[in-house]
Amino acid sequence: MFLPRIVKRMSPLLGSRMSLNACRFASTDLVRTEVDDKTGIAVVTMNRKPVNSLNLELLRELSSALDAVEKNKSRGMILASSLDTVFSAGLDITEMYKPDQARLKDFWTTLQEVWLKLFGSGFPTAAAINGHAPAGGCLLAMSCEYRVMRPNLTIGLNETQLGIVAPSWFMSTMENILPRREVELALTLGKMFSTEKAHEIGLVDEIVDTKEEALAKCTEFIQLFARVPREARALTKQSFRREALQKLDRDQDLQMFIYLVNQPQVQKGLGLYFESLKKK
Ligand SMILES: CCCCC/C=C\C/C=C\CC/C=C/CC(=O)SCCNC(=O)CCNC(=O)[C@H](O)C(C)(C)COP(=O)(O)OP(=O)(O)OC[C@H]1O[C@@H](n2cnc3c(N)ncnc32)[C@H](O)[C@@H]1OP(=O)(O)O
Repeated sequence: MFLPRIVKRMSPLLGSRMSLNACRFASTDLVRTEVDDKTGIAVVTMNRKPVNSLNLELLRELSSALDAVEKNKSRGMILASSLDTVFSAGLDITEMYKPDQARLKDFWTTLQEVWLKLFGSGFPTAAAINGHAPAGGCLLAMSCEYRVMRPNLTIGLNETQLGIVAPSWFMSTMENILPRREVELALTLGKMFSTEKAHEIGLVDEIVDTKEEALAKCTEFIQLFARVPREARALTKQSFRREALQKLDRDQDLQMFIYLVNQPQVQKGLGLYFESLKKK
């Protein structure tokens, strides 16, 4: 459950530029939200060790954080990770392997909700990709309008490599950034791009050395819109994204997901993959 702890104070504990400004904090264990009072930009930081795999609880808290950013009328939102080398490992395999059926339904519905809120948000969004971003992690980053990434990491939709299929709205999200042919190739290969390759093809907008620089670049991007009327910007962004958003038939997508995940060969594949991750 989202229980925001909101305090207003000067924070000598925070590093970099954030420390200069009064910040409001709305935090839970899994997601920390800090609004810089000077810029009005919210930094939403995922904090689920060891790899920010997206389980039901993390997704619920992300969903609540997005609601809070919307409600607070923040100038924009930066999505980041508290971990040193992982942005998000994507969906938590344990939610899909030998699942409790009621929870599985809740899990997928909440993922849809997070995507609808993030991809469809009116406020400007940017991802500070300070670690690897496979599959669902890549989806979150791609749902933002701008991506800044540290070097020597990986990002991509690797689902086919695991013997599963990325839902069509994952594909549409990548198609919002890259040419259709490039997307088809990336998805059929289950391609994980290096930071450098992702930058070359336009999946990532900038490469920087540190998380602090990534946050600063994301801030600069969001500040580009400072003088653009908020509503006009929001409606323009949402018009561009409407087709992808409307294409998601939530009920049908949920039924398909439940059916596919419960197939014995998919369960077997997920089990083997999970074991291979553990043995690594
Ligand atoms: C015809 C057939 C049709 C079939 C269609 C089927 C279904 C279609 C329906 C739905 C599609 C579902 C879409 C899914 C999208 C996804 O997001 S799936 C998840 C994909 N994610 C990955 O492949 C990433 C896997 N992880 C990694 O590559 C690495 O962990 C990392 C992120 C690069 C980090 O590496 P690092 O070395 O730092 O950490 P470790 O690998 O040592 O991991 C530490 C710890 O964390 C556990 N773990 C890692 N990833 C996950 C995860 N995604 N879920 C759960 N747990 C994870 C790992 O097992 C380690 O655990 P420990 O050994 O217990 O410490």
